[in-house]
Amino acid sequence: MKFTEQLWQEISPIYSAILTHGFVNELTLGSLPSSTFQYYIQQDALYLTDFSRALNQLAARATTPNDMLSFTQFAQNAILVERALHESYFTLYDIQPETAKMPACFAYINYLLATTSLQSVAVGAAAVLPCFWIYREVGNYIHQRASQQNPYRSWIDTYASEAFDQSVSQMLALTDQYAENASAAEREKMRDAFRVSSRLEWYFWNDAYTQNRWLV
Ligand SMILES: Cc1ncc(CO)c(N)n1
Ligand SMILES: Cc1ncsc1CCO
Repeated sequence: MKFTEQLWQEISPIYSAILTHGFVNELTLGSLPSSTFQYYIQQDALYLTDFSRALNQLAARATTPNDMLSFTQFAQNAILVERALHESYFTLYDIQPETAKMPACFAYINYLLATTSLQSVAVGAAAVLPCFWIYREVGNYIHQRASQQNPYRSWIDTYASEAFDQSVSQMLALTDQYAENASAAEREKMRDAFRVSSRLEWYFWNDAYTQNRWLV
């Protein structure tokens, strides 16, 4: 079994919890309140900017030109996706840009930046992998069920697209390659990082769904 297949098996309960979450369910039906989607998209604009930084960090630290190129391309795409998707929704719903990261976004971004800066590139790669992989799977899951009139159609189409799928496959191959060259202890850290980020993906949606704010 591929290393990444093992990773996916290990987050199976987390992935199930994501698929059955109210946010994903209502996004699929198109009934998600626009205020909920607004919170999500404001936080996601902040997320994607720093996610791009985390990918650039991996690009700077990667050892082969091929890997550097992959990571810089992902980093660039994250900014481009942020612009395309968010500018259209920001205009559509007259959303003001937010500057404050709410708890899940704050936790997730800081975790990604710390991990891609201070851990090995292999562990950093495992930490960013859920952002690719979970979004592709959730995107496809929703795409199969959502109607053409769904107001969140362009969000859905982005993550169910051929281009996104290619990036995800490339990132999966990279991760398997890092795992092959890693020690058993290093692979253990990779598994932990993948699980932590997967859990934070659930929290990111849950914060939007509950409009979570700092209590103090
Ligand atoms: C929180 C989050 N994770 C992953 C992605 C995929 O890019 C995203 N846009 N937002
Ligand atoms: C994972 C990811 N999310 C938005 S863009 C991007 C990189 C795709 O190349």
